[in-house]
Amino acid sequence: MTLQQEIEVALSAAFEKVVGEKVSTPVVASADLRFGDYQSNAAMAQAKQRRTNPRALAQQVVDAIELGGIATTDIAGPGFINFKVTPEAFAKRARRQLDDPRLGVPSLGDGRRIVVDFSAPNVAKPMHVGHIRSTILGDSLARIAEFLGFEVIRDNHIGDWGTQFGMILHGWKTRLNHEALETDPIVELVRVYREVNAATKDDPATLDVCKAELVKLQAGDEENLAIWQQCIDLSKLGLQRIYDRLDVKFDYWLGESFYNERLPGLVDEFLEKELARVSDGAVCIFSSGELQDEQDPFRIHKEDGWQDNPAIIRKADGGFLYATTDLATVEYRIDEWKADEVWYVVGTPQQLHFRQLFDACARWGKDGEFHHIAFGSILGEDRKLMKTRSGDNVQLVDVLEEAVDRSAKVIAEKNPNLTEEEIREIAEVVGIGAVKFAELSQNRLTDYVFSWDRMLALQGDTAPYLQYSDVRIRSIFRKLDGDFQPAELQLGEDAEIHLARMLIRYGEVLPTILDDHRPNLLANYLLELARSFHSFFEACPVLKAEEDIRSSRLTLCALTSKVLRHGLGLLGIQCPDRM
Ligand SMILES: NC(=[NH2+])NCCC[C@H](N)C(=O)O
Repeated sequence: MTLQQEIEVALSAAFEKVVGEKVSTPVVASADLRFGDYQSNAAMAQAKQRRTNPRALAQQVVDAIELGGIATTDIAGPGFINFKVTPEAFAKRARRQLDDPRLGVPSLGDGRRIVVDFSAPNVAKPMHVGHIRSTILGDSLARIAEFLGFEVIRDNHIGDWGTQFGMILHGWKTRLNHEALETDPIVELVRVYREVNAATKDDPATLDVCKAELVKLQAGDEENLAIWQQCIDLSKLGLQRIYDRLDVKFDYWLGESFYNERLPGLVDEFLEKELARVSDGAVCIFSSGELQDEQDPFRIHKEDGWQDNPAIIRKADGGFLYATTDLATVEYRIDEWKADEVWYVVGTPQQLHFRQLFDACARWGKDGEFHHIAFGSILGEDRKLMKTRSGDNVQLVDVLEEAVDRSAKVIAEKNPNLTEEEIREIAEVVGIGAVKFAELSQNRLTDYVFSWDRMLALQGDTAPYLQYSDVRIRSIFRKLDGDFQPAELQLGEDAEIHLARMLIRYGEVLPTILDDHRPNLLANYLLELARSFHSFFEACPVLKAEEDIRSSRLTLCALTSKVLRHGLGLLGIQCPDRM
């Protein structure tokens, strides 16, 4: 149990004694330490229901509560109950946390199975900033859910079966540079795609050729299928290189093409079950009629009022769509994988698609908890959508390269004694960490401004700041003569108590991330922890302290490093030994 839970249990028991029944008694960490470490407004809520005086009720509860010495109480304002945790209780818990492999974090998952659908770039199209966000957010959420005891399946639903293949096939046959393909397949495929795409704009005949190539592919033409397969294999290799560098893993890569065979039967099933009907030759899912227009994803407001906004699952020409594939994907995840939840980490522009998908799945009887974990855009420093100088979308590889180059410069300046190779190695961890943290410390729904200087700053809300904090702690241990033995904690100074308080909050903060899928709560917690550490380190000498105090402070240092590294690990960020 976390300290917060322990206090809640004691409070609940006290209320039961006083009011004679079990009632809800939420306890939260106080935002302002003048009101203690934890706080509850349960007395006010209960007094309102019972039409009694809230302060008097709070007093009765406080008289009855048995906290076993972990905290003292007082009553504030209209009837808040404040809890001030004793330094001894903090000390005991922080000491225990150091030896606990779970670092005081409860396990909540109970074997619940979650499919996390993230990254999902489109083959032969560049991986752009939207995919960066999805990759980094999805990876971190998967790590957090897994650590919290959920069974996580990471699935990369790549776009490997789209209309783009008409153009790629035509380009492959007419303008492929085989040497370039060997060196960097993704770049070459994207070049070919772009060129053909541009050519179709000026020349309708080229577009017709591309369409014909696509039709042949869909009809199972051997040559085209073989080229398509090569494109997929090459793209996967290229993508895998990026994922390795990012330390991102997938259990499956079931792309869109995996579901092709299922699509005709699925549309028939929807027609038979009257979940869809034919309209103008196309098969469409319409509103169930059960929702208010405002809430109904199958209704849309236009000038002349509310109109139908169906999801097409088979076009009049027989072609299937993104929505059809996603229905088949849900079926597979729920029926084959027995998933309890599916999380889609995909940008805000696809919101309507997912609302329609979830509503259709509910009517179809695919029972699961579905979440669209949406995110905003990344803006350049001019506050417009981030583009390269030539006006293209910025590619992930280029972002990583530049982050690492810039970090290398900073590290070389600070550490003139390191070799080129050592600098590269550290810069890789720092640069990539900086990019990830810049993403993860934001509220995912806001558009965030991408700023190199800000994300790489050693003093700021950045990964390098956190990594540097850890490096500083580890250098203390390097200066130590002899082994370090963890000791009982003696928390005398305010800065020590505050640091211990932050450390034990780890187990309380992590579970809250899943309430709304917000890794930024962890990022912000780690920043606060590092700041508490620096205040402690300024106020309290460690190596120069008297023996007992010295071991106690070293123990606090060791625990801080452990929690920092673990928390960064859940964000997918590593720590260098030096920097
Ligand atoms: N099941 C899904 N729809 N996952 C997301 C796929 C994202 C899509 N490939 C895109 O780049 O926009």
